[in-house]
Amino acid sequence: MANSLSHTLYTAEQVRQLDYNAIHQQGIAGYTLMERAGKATFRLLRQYCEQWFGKESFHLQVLCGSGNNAGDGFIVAGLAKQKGIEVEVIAVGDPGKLKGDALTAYQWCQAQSVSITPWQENLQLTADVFVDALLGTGLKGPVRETYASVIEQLNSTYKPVIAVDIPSGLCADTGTVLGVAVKARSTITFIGRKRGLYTHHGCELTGEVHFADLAVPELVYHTTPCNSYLLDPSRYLTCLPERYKNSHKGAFGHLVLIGGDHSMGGAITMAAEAALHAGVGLVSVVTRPEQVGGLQARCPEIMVIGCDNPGQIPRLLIGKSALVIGPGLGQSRWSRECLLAAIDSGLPLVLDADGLNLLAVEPTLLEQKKSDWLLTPHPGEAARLLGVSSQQIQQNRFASVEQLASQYQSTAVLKGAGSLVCAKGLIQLANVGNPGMAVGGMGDVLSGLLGALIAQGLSTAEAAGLGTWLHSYSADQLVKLVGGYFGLRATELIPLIRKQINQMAVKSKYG
Ligand SMILES: NC(=O)C1=CN([C@@H]2O[C@H](COP(=O)(O)OP(=O)(O)OC[C@H]3O[C@@H](n4cnc5c(N)ncnc54)[C@H](O)[C@@H]3O)[C@@H](O)[C@H]2O)[C@@H](O)CC1
Ligand SMILES: Nc1ncnc2c1ncn2[C@@H]1O[C@H](COP(=O)(O)OP(=O)(O)O)[C@@H](O)[C@H]1O
Ligand SMILES: [K+]
Repeated sequence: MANSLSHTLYTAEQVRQLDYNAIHQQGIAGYTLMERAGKATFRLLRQYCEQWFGKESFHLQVLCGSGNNAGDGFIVAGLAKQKGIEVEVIAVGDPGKLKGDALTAYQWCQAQSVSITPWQENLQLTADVFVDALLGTGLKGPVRETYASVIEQLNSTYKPVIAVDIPSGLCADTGTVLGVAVKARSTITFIGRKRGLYTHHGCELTGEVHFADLAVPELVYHTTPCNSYLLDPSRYLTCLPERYKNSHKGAFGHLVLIGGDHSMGGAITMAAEAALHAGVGLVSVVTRPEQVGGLQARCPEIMVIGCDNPGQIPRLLIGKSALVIGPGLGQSRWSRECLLAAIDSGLPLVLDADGLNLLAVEPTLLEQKKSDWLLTPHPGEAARLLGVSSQQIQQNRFASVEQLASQYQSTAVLKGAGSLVCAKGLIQLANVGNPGMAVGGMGDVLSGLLGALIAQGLSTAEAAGLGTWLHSYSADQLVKLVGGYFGLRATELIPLIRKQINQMAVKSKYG
């Protein structure tokens, strides 16, 4: 499936390649790109300042380093001066070290009579609004002094900051903070969207992200191969099975969910309830007998099979469409035997929670793999699967999800802020979701939803893309309904997911 260029996510190295190609293949001068970057930033700054300060005047300080990111900043400062804005450059990098386009921009800025003050320890950051042009994609390793102190001081002003290209200190490739990083109100990123803006710490530090392609011709983008994209839900509109007037329940799949060991009935209940609301024709749950009453009382539409003997499972799975295994599965002998039966069935499988934990301690289970799997680990589960720490997973979420997918020959969803979906070597990032989702049960709802989509005929890759987006997007809708991030309940997502699926189905039919 084709992905539009504006959805592509790049590493710093890939953007450098794009810059190089724009300059050397297309003959666009580097300084022209810098001018465009400065102009785009200034336009955005004015829009924000109009919102924030109305017609009142404001004081702007532009913090500049010593590379091309600083060059963009000098242009912003010069343009601001031309418009009569009270502006000052704080030169954190030594202007004596500037070269090339950044030096030209500095000289142009000087020619506009912008006041340029070298950074000193006792210098006060007094502006109403700041532009962060300290460090861009050229950042290497942890932020060194004096940049680190300046960034800390800038953050402690709590004033709005517009970050140029990327908040200084954020790793463009991974979204981790390299020691310390600017917390921006908004970020404007150039030429290519950087991966790190959209996941892990990037979600917290960038504020609203804007993209400016600086009029780089499309041809340039075709020269840089890429495997990461922002997830575009419209790609999946046609995947949902149509509800023909003469449809019957058998046409929309039969999903079986296995889990709910002793005193762990909640998770499987939420997963099954989510599945029921996502359009699947029939839902069955195989669980410990003690969970049957509670499940049936909550969802009488679900067929619940009490089962202490996993030996019965193969027979129960005959003719079914897909399986979810893991929510509330536990790690007992019963749990393990359930998992073995699930794997042995050859049905498409969503593996979550304890399903993943069991797989992590017994990797030989992978050898029995007969079907398409969809793994949905959070960073802790991913760490167990890959035999590393959850910090190591978070330090490079893109590499981690890719490794999970290849090691387990599966589709993988690495959950958390900026969830990543990896299938067939392609990584998609769901740029939706919110911290209100950091509560128990959210993952269970996701696994049920994914299982329901697979049972309706979507591939694991399609289900992972559509389901991950639907889940987090619905959580964003819920936040709008309740007015904030506190106290979201996973079960509250379920009717919103249903609403969204229906809206998508209407859109796919009538455009
Ligand atoms: N033609 C181009 O290449 C364009 C580049 N643009 C801008 O240029 C930026 C990239 O420019 P550069 O490659 O010059 O890099 P940067 O401006 O990001 O910074 C490089 C400088 O930062 C310093 N530095 C690196 N790591 C550090 C650390 N850990 N602690 C403290 N200082 C550190 C080094 O002294 C180095 O000179 C982009 O982010 C973008 O803003 C835009 O103007 C668009 C066009
Ligand atoms: N800060 C956050 N921002 C966005 N999404 C989040 C955040 N925290 C959690 N989520 C999402 O919520 C879900 C939590 O899943 P999981 O950790 O498995 O929860 P549980 O096992 O309790 O059901 C995942 O889809 C994850 O991506
Ligand atoms: K910056």
